[in-house]
Amino acid sequence: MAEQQVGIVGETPARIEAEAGARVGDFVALLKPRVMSLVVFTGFAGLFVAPGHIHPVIAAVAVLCIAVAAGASGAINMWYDRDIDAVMSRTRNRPIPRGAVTPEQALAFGLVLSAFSVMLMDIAVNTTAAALLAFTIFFYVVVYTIWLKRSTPQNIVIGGASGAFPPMIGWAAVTGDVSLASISLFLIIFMWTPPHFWALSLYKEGDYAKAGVPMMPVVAGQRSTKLQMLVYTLILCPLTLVPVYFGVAGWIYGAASIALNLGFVGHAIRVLRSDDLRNAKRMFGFSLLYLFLHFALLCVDRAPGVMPAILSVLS
Ligand code: HEM
Ligand SMILES: CC(C)=CCC/C(C)=C/CC/C(C)=C/COP(=O)(O)OP(=O)(O)O
Repeated sequence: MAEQQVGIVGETPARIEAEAGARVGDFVALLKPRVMSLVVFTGFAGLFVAPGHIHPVIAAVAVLCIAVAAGASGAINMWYDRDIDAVMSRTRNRPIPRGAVTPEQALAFGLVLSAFSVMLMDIAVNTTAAALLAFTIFFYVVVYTIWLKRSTPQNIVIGGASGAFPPMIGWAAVTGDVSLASISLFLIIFMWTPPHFWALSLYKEGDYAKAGVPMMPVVAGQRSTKLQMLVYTLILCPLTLVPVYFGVAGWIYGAASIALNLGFVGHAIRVLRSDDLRNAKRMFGFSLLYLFLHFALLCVDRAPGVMPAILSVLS
């Protein structure tokens, strides 16, 4: 795999600077905290809406494990992608290309945190949640980052599964199993990922072309990417209502979901019909709000049932 990488950087003056001392902030940046905050929130929501009881302290440990694992896999991703990250304007200031952290430090940091999060999940929560967590790290690092990202424009369609597992992990932390209802939460994020990411890659296409990463707009062109975004968005709309069918969500979620879906389809149509890339930027921003609100509203609908149980355990 290493020969696929384009001219490893950060090995000379940058390495000397890195060895002079990485700061805490540089290691925090390796965890991709902004992207991972929403990933962790979806994991929390899966835990919150799952049927059954979990002690609040164990719940907090489970969410911590998801957060540590998500960050750790981000650090390993930055270790592997250090060559292309140095080429793209969006990523060239990351700790490794900037020379603040050596590749070896980033890899060791990611591996140790990954092992820690899986072991803690297994010991403190349960083996199903730990196994799902380990599989998610494997999927993001090996299947997406090392295998698919540089080899096919379908990279994020398949690799996107890694970002869709956290609600299933949160759910399994409570129930100890996988169910159709938790798979319905997985499917929402799975179908959401292509419009989310391709919206960004439409206006960052130059970056990916420069780095030789075969993202959809680079390979298939803007028109085909925009059409595919609309198709995935249309498939996503009915899927967001499946949790209502399973009783995981109620009418507040259902009503808001319909409104959010109308908004998302509107964005996809606007992106398709215009050459103004500001529309793609707006759709990317809306995609974040869309996913956050769906998972926040799942929690709102479940809160009346869950809060008394939490309070009774705490009192
Ligand atoms: C394979 C799937 C995915 C890919 C390839 C992808 C890619 C990206 C990229 C390249 C960015 C820009 C980050 C930056 O500016 O450095 C981004 C932003 C973001 N992504 Fe995704 N993403 C994926 C899945 C997800 C998932 C599953 C979530 C959450 C559940 C998520 C949440 C976010 C958030 C919150 C941001 C904004 C970060 C910021 O404001 O800096 N992404 N995504
Ligand atoms: C619990 C657990 C292990 C969760 C993992 C979460 C996960 C797989 C999130 C995927 C989202 C993500 C950061 C994509 C970035 O793609 P990229 O790496 O191509 O983006 P980049 O170009 O910004 O590096």
